[in-house]
Amino acid sequence: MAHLDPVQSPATPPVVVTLGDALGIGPEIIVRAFLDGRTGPAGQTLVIGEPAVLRRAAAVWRQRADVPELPIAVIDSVADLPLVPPGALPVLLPSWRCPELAQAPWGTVDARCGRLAAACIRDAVALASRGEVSAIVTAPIHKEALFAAGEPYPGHTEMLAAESALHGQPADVRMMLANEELKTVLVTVHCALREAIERVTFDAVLSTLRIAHASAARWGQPTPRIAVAGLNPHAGEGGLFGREEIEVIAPAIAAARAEGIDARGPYAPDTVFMRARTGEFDVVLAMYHDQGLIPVKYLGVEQGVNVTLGLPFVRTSPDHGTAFDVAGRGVADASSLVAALAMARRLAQRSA
Ligand SMILES: NC(=O)C1=CN([C@@H]2O[C@H](COP(=O)(O)OP(=O)(O)OC[C@H]3O[C@@H](n4cnc5c(N)ncnc54)[C@H](O)[C@@H]3O)[C@@H](O)[C@H]2O)C=CC1
Ligand SMILES: NCC(=O)COP(=O)(O)O
Repeated sequence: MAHLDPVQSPATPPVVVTLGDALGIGPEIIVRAFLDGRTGPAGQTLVIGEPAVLRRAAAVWRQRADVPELPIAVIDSVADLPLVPPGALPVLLPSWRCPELAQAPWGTVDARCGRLAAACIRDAVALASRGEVSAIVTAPIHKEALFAAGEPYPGHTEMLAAESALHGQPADVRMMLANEELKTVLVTVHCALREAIERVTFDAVLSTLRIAHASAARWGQPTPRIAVAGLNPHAGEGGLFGREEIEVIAPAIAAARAEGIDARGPYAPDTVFMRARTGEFDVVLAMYHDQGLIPVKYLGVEQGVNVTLGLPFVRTSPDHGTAFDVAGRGVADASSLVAALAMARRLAQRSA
């Protein structure tokens, strides 16, 4: 992914990676990225997580003859990062520990994983809010485990916004999925499809357009051409298949245009991504999760990066989930995590 190459200067604070679900592929892909030397400039990446869990993930890869040992260096603070020997994995201890998870069965929903993952995310936001790290890259969490731990958030996106507010920086956030060929920003994210339809309001579409427009300078497109997908088949077919395009989406586009935002549409959702992919638009605004994510993921889960727009700090993640079906087998692909790290550095550099 040429345009995602790391460009971080030595002066930029490091990037922190959160553990994710301890029984999913998160620890494995973190270890794999370090083993392969694909985490960016030396000494510029650390992990918040349970060392025992990361040691088990390292052992998974070691079972393959071609993989060397990865020493794990536990550090007390980000300031200790330069003390970590080259080739070691720097790990900051989380505010809640659970080494027992290193004995738990791979690929299972466990409330302790939810609690540990949440602690790592909270700790990372604290670091970012203090400016100790330049970006957060999150390994995937299992949303049922998060819920089982009593967390009220349906995903990182919502949790990061809430945690940012607790640090005095409230944020109106949106999810963007990006790969080499497509970028899509979602009006609604983690809710039932019925509810998503209710949440497609004039204000929601307009604020998403504003957030997408304002964020685009960070990825190098200060005046993005934003295509807005309709909600209904054929963007409503002139009202025959639904009136949201006429009554909600088109007025929001007009309001955005009056503010100088290059918003266009609404366009038929089934063809708008094809048009963006061939260069007609820079970003597609999608009305709901699967409308936006299917086209990006279909191009390859190894390429996509999830970016939270609207936060006061940079957050990226791989575009895939915990992949419980392959966790612990040493077959997980770390490419999307590597792309997320590179994207995080690039965005952090532009925000500095
Ligand atoms: N950023 C995050 O924390 C995300 C979390 N999730 C969560 O992950 C959990 C599982 O979600 P699923 O829908 O099953 O999606 P998934 O992405 O975990 O898995 C879908 C399929 O892709 C494969 N896959 C995914 N990533 C892979 C990789 N790096 N290497 C090799 N194969 C890979 C899996 O083996 C599986 O067959 C859910 O709780 C979901 O909410 C899903 C997406 C993002
Ligand atoms: N499908 C992407 C996804 O659900 C990731 O959500 P989040 O945890 O980044 O909010």
